[in-house]
Amino acid sequence: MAMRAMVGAFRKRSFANRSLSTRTLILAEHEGGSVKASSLSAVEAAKFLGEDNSVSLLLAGSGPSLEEAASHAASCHPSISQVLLADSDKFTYPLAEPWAKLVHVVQQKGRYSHIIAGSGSFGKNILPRAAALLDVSPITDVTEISGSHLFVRPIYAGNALCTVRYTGSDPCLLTIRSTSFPWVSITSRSDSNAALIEKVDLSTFSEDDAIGKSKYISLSSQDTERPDLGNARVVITGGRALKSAENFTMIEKLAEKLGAAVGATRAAVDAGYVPNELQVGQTGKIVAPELYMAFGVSGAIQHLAGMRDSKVIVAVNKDADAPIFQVADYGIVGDLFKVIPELLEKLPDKK
Ligand SMILES: Cc1cc2nc3c(=O)[nH]c(=O)nc-3n(C[C@H](O)[C@H](O)[C@H](O)COP(=O)(O)OP(=O)(O)OC[C@H]3O[C@@H](n4cnc5c(N)ncnc54)[C@H](O)[C@@H]3O)c2cc1C
Repeated sequence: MAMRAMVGAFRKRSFANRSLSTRTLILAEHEGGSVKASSLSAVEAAKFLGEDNSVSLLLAGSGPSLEEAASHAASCHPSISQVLLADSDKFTYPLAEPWAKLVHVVQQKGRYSHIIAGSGSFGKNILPRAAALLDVSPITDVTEISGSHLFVRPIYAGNALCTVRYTGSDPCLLTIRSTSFPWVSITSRSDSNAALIEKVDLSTFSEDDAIGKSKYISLSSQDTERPDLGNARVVITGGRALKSAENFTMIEKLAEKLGAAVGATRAAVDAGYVPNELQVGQTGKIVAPELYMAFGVSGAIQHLAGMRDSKVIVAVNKDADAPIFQVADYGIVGDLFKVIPELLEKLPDKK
């Protein structure tokens, strides 16, 4: 009995140490000539895979904005050793099917031990397809990396944390929650110290590989100067209690004064007060700002799943028993239609 236990323990230890040297590929998203912060969070996450870890960043697209994003990638983060550039009009739009095939092509040559993407819609769209092509099982929504093959991820809408040991073959595919691996912009690397930029050989990538079931129609995005909801330091959220899109502008005015991003509950989105991209929660965006203010939000578990990691939570609700008060650091039991105008009056305008 004792002997068996010892063998088990020995096996466990040797398994945990099985990959001291790792090679990581980051699937990166870019916009306006810069790599997105969520992709740089994936680079941050890669640091936890092991001390001897080389990081390559894969960028795809076409035209001058790709070139600009490549130079940004090469100089913005000290951990990136190589930037791989897939330059083709097949990647002008980040469609999942050609991207997944690209990952397959790059993996054939690079033999990476890990492939990581942020767990936004870009990563969630591509990674499962790439995993199917590579015949491995992806691990999604990772919030902690305890070793090269040991990860923590939330389950039951964030009410429990599950530790997962990856026992499959390489590569190990992960999506990471960028709020758990924040990237803080640092001084750029000098030109002489920049990462190498290498073009991906797409000769084996056929026309058929670029064709999938999805096709690009158009892009509509909010033309706003407000910070991005996923990375904002302050988020002001409104719930169903706002009652109309017109009333919801109170939340927007408050956000403007505080230089904050606007969030909403699913009930507010479903009622048509604000667009879907502002939804915070299990089926919306995951946020972890320094300050989260919730107005007329009941605090359903699906909503808490998207904001409970916020540093300071302030809730305003007229029901003293609303579940949001269980996670709030500061609470006001009151009518938001009185509290918000008062806040708007007392807060100075943003300069
Ligand atoms: C599979 C699934 C996924 C989901 N995903 C999400 C998700 O990602 N995000 C999400 O938010 N929800 C999600 N939901 C929905 C979730 O369960 C709740 O229905 C939703 O969060 C409730 O939104 P709410 O708090 O705005 O509305 P309500 O639950 O109706 O709460 C309104 C609150 O406003 C208070 N109130 C009313 N009037 C005032 C006033 N004048 N002043 C102050 N307070 C007032 C009330 O006391 C109440 O607490 C999901 C549900 C399911 C089943």
